[in-house]
Amino acid sequence: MAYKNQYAILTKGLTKQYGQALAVNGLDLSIEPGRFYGLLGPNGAGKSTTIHMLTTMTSASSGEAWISGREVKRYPVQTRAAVGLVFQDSALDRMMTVDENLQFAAALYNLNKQQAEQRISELLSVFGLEKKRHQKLVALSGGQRRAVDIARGVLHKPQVLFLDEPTIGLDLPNRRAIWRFIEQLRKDEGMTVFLTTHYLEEAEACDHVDFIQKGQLQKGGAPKKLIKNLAAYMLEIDCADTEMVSQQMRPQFGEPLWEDQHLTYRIQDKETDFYRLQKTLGNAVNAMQWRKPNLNDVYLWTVCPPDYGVVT
Ligand SMILES: Nc1ncnc2c1ncn2[C@@H]1O[C@H](COP(=O)(O)OP(=O)(O)OP(=O)(O)O)[C@@H](O)[C@H]1O
Repeated sequence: MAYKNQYAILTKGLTKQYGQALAVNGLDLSIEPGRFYGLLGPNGAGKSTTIHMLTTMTSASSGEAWISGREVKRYPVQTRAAVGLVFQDSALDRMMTVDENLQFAAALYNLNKQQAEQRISELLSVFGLEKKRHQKLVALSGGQRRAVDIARGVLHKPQVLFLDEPTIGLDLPNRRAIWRFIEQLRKDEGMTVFLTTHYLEEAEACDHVDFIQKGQLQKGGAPKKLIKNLAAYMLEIDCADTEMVSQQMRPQFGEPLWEDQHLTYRIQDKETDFYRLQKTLGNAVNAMQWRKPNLNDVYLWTVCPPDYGVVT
């Protein structure tokens, strides 16, 4: 059907059940080509399972999925050709050189010698790894190895690139470098990118993020908009008697997120006089600070809002 071609990723009621456990429950997604999409959620929420179903690594228990207009279940070979995958665990052989690893992957993707040569050179140049081409993976830094992993994932110029925690374990400069490469690939090749990450500041660059918890999707939106809608300020209070302070705060500021002796409030009123509030609370508080909200706050208030239960 024509409208399915409009989307790089489309799912309807996509569900995965492992025994009694619902890993992914009735997922409806519609992601347009060229978008940078983030799926965020705690450990065990169903993020990897979603990627596995969309890339033919596991079959769905029910529901349907289309990649670039083709039904995943009916066209597994074409689906695999249309997607690139970069997982937390490297798909590379550390005892082989960069070139050997990429040539091996190119053969799996059925690239001929000339295509492989051209694509490998092109990608190593984007990643600044030309000089490492004939070095073994073990001799590369963690960031360089991850860059080779990404090069491997996009060798065949996929339409959709799935990145499952692509920067996990990397330090900040390496994480930034990886994101520069991914941005470059998006710009040059117009790929749709589907990201899962625990580093939420990285997801602020997404066009759209959704949240998933216990297999259930909670619709999100554009990160900037979500942040703006969350609050004008976040107010954090450290205090010994949280019951007493929260009781005092409740009429004006509602319920906080509660973590041991740390309370976090959403403040909607831009004109709030925090210095006056500090005076009113007096000795009841040990420390108090207010700041602009970020995506991490949106995530916490979506996944663990105060009426949901205690933040763990
Ligand atoms: N092969 C499997 N057999 C049984 N249960 C599984 C299997 N794979 C995943 N699960 C369960 O499905 C649920 C979702 O797991 P999944 O790996 O998709 O979560 P995740 O959001 O990717 O977590 P993380 O952030 O830790 O990678 C979890 O409860 C997990 O234990």
